[in-house]
Amino acid sequence: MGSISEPKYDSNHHSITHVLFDMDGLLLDTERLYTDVQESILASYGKSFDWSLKAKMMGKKALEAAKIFVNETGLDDVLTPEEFIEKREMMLHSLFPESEILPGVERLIRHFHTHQIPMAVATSSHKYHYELKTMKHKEIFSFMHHVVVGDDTEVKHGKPAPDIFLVAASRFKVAPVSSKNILVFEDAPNGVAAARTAGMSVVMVPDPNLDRSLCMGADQILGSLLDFKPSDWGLPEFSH
Ligand SMILES: O=P(O)(O)OC[C@@H](O)CO
Ligand SMILES: [Mg+2]
Repeated sequence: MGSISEPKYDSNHHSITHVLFDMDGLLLDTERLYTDVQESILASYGKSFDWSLKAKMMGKKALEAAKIFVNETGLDDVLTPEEFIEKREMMLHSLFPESEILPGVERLIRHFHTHQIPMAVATSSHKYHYELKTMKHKEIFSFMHHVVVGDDTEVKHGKPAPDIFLVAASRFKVAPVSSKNILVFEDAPNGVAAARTAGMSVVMVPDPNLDRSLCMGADQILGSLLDFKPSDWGLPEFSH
């Protein structure tokens, strides 16, 4: 799929010096795992899962997403958010270590690393899940200056609050001059809102099932990270 939207970057735009990556659904193909498992939990109650519910849950911390799940599906009288998380956990635990990296991720991370552009991860995933999901991808994640996880004590409010991106920005050894110098990569509407509230620019790579009206907050929308053109953002172009 080609580039879907033109970036809002122009010569007056602040130069990008630092990059923050979301993880689930952006670097790793893990949102698919959440979707499959949640679909199967709902099926066991004779209900079906849809993408408007998925869009509300994506990018949120586990308990917040679980509350949305039981309320919106009307299961709140038979399933508590904590019970839902426990059921989901039993199914996800064996799937996470097999998480795959998404197209374009490796090329992009190696490119930024080569050009010494500091990168970090800001994921709503808890530390324990981060470790499981990245087991097969240690080298790629080692290029990150740091990783901020959803259960980090400094992250008071989950996405769409800006906390996680502001905390991630504050932990670079050489700090960005301003949030405006940071480019965020996200797949979820909640994550895009968080980054925009933090004053950062956002490239969104949404799942094709996501309603396009929920993607309007992003500065640029791509079909995949393979479509990312660093020069759109004043960054060095790929060498091949
Ligand atoms: O912030 P990310 O990495 O997308 O994590 C969200 C995930 O825990 C569920 O949607
Ligand atoms: Mg995500």
